[in-house]
This record gives sequence, C-alpha cells and structure tokens, in this order.
Amino acid sequence: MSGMPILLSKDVVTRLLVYKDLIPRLEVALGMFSKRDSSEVIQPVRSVIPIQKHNGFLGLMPAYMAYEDTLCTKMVAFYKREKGSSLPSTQATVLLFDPEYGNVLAVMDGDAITAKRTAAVSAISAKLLMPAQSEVLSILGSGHQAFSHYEVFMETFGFKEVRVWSRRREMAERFASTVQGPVTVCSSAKDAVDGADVIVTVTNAVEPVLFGEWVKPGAHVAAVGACRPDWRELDDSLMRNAVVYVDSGEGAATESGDIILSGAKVFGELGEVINGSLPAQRERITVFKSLGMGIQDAVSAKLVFEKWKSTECGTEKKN
Ligand SMILES: NC(=O)C1=CN([C@@H]2O[C@H](COP(=O)(O)OP(=O)(O)OC[C@H]3O[C@@H](n4cnc5c(N)ncnc54)[C@H](O)[C@@H]3O)[C@@H](O)[C@H]2O)C=CC1
Ligand SMILES: O=C([O-])C1=[NH+]CCC1
Repeated sequence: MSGMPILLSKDVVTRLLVYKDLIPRLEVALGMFSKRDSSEVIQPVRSVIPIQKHNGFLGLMPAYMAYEDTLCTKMVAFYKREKGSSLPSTQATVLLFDPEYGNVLAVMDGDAITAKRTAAVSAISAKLLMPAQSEVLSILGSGHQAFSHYEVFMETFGFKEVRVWSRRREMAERFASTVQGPVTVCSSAKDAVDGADVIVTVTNAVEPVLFGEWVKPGAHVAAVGACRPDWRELDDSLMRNAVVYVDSGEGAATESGDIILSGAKVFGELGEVINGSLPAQRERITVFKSLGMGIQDAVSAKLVFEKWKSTECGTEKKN
C-alpha cells in the first residue's frame, strides 16, 4: 500500500528489537541463505563505493526474502578513523519496503539494527562453536559493537569472567564502568585473551590485534571488524590453524582481508551448521568471520516494524 513511510528513531528501534525474538529469526534466515535457493532468498554481496576524501566507504545492502516476503535495504557508511577521533565509525539507515507495491513502509535508524543483529549473529556462532564449558569471555575493542556483544552474550550465556582490552585504556575503563556486571580491564590484548574460551574482536584495526599463539586450543573467535579486503584483525597463524566459518562465502571471498590475505581455507557458512549439513568442530580453534549481511538487517527491520504496528502504531491511533 502506498503512503508516507513512517520514521523510526534509534530509541524506538532499540526498544522494539529484542534478542530473544531476533536470534531465532536470524537462525532461520542464515539457514535459508545457505541453501542458495534464489526463489527463497536473494542477497548479493554488498556493493561498496569508496569515499576516498574522508577515508570511508558507503555500502548498499539489499535483500529479498520470499519465504517471509521481506524486502529491505540498508545503506551503511563506515570509516577508518584516526586514533582519538570523536567521529562515529559507522552510520546506517534501513529502508523496509512493501514488496507487493514497492513503496517504502519505514525508514529506520540502522545503527541500533547493525549493533544488535551483528552481536546476535556472533551469539549464534558462539552457541554452535564455543567449547562446551565456556567460562571466560574476552572482548577486544570497546565501541558500539563491544557493548551490544556484551549485552547479548551475558543475556544468552553464563560466563563467569569477562575481560576487555581496548587500544585506549580509558575507553576500556569507560566500557567496564558502563555495563551491568563485573568486567576486568586488561592492559594488553595478549593478557585479555590468555586462557579465554570465547574471544570477540570488535575493533577498527587494519593490522592484526589477535595472534594465533595467544589463543588456547578449542577457543572460539568471533571476528567482527576488518571488513575490507586489505584490513586485518587476526594474524596468519590463527587464520590458517583455525576452522574458519563465515556468514557468506561470497562476501568473505570479496571483503575479508583476514581470509584473502592469509590464504586461509573457509570451512563453510554458519547457515550450513544451522542446517546440519556441516559439522560444528567445537574441539578445534574456530573462527567465525562476520562481515554483515543484508538478510540480517531485513529480518531485524521486519521484526521492528511488526512490533511497532502491534504496539506503538495502535497506541498512536487511540491517542
Ligand atoms: N561484521 C559486521 O556485521 C559488522 C562489523 N562492523 C565492524 O566492527 C568494528 C567495530 O565497530 P564499532 O564498534 O561500531 O566501532 P567503534 O568505532 O564504536 O569502536 C571501534 C573500537 O575499535 C578500537 N580500535 C580502533 N582502531 C584500532 C586499532 N588500530 N587497534 C585496536 N583497536 C582499535 C577503538 O578504540 C574502539 O574501541 C568495525 O570494524 C566495523 O566496521 C560493524 C558493523 C557490522
Ligand atoms: O554489515 C554491516 O553493516 C557492516 N559491516 C562492516 C561495516 C558495516
């Protein structure tokens, strides 16, 4: 149906998008994507143009999921920021369409969607790939993704100890004093990951910050940053010795510096593990290389819109 799109702010999106609803929908979407049935899911690798003058990139991330009739695109600008810069490193907007008419139903803040859906996918990877008795979580980086990852990992799992390291110690301290629950601030990435069961890398690094020799046997790494073919977060030794899972094989082959530059072999997609067509090799060191997918934004936007229609939209009409 045509009409003016509704505008949903960051506060509204944050409130309406909850992990317990989001995680199962993402699992279905990742599984469907990995079946490569184009009558069910269409999601090309994002197209990215450089914003050279400002050290950034603009990514366009469309997706159509016929199985739940969701048509969506996210536009995300992301930047390589200098140390000490106060400018945001990622800014996103999501458009949700009416697939039958082609009009835009909703324009949504994409920052909250990006933060929550990325963290939720990492939680899915951890659920499938981390050691059975995981007690220690280590987070490298202390920005937006660090917060959302902390939130969903603490909500989903029972870690006994959480450690954080950040390039600027004061930012790690701010992180530790902001989140609900005890977090140990570490002076080096090496100390932070020593003996950790699960390691989340959420930095803007373009050179490795995590090295294979520091990672304990069987640990699981959710590698979220380094989304350009010449950017790295993990070193060659870690990439080559781990069993490497990805969100999208095509995305990884096009965009992941950790995979392309290390020459590491990709074992398969998370969706294949969800579908049961690929084993979860929990006994080995596993890396889940996340780059982000349009289907993850689409699932999130649809959830937000459904929630808004069933709650806030009704409230507005009554008032
Ligand atoms: N895989 C995915 O789906 C997504 C990935 N990302 C990526 O995740 C990363 C983190 O994103 P945000 O938390 O939003 O960014 P942010 O700017 O809020 O936080 C970045 C963190 O990285 C640290 N950092 C920056 N340069 C560093 C370096 N050279 N070495 C070590 N640490 C460094 C900063 O101090 C900060 O703690 C970015 O690379 C971003 O592009 C973002 C959204 C989705
Ligand atoms: O999926 C996403 O939105 C992004 N991945 C890397 C930067 C932003």
